[in-house]
Amino acid sequence: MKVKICGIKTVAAAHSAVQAGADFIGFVFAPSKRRITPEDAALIAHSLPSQVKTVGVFVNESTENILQIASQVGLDYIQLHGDEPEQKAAELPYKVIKAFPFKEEEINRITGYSCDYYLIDSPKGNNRGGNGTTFNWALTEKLPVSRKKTILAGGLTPENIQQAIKMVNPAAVDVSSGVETNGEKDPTKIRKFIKNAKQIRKDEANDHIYHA
Ligand SMILES: O=C(O)c1ccccc1N[C@@H]1O[C@H](COP(=O)(O)O)[C@@H](O)[C@H]1O
Repeated sequence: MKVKICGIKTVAAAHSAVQAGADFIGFVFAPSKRRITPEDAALIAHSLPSQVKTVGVFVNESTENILQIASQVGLDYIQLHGDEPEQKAAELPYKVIKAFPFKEEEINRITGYSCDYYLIDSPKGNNRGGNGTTFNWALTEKLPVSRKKTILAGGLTPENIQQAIKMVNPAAVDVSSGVETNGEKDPTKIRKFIKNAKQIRKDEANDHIYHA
């Protein structure tokens, strides 16, 4: 199970995540209390081992700005967390994670997107992401894409992550709010989250779902 720790703003938080076994480090370049400047993100990115992949989170940003920031920071992945159309995801010369708020009635539209990962987030909350809210994981049985390309997000915590993985069986999980205390990344919660996520065996996860 791969783990993405999102909303990283400091070298210390990034290194806590890496030491605990994080596979992806996420930087938010959209309006958010977790927003980071490209300059600070570049400093952190350059201090990471190469096997840890960096992800830039954008919401309805222009392609020009995305490309400028991606190059400045040296991003590995672009996460599109807004209403970006299919063409935008397809034209970026980077690996792309496209986020979708999980709405049962709209879920088939995600098959129109060509991307490296489909990130399924909660539709609940006041912001475009990072709301710390969950949704009904059982409904993901109807997801029309391979679990091998699915990232689960939305209100995940060290306490609920094992149940979430068992029900959804994604390739990776993504967390921001659930590993924070008083608005700052908490090394103890990060360690617990990653340990719990990586502990689940493949055969414990729901295998009555689409793996193709
Ligand atoms: O983390 C943010 O502040 C954020 C802002 C704008 C878009 C996406 C954001 N984060 C992503 O939101 C989900 C869920 O986060 P949470 O664990 O529920 O807090 C996750 O994919 C983050 O990458």
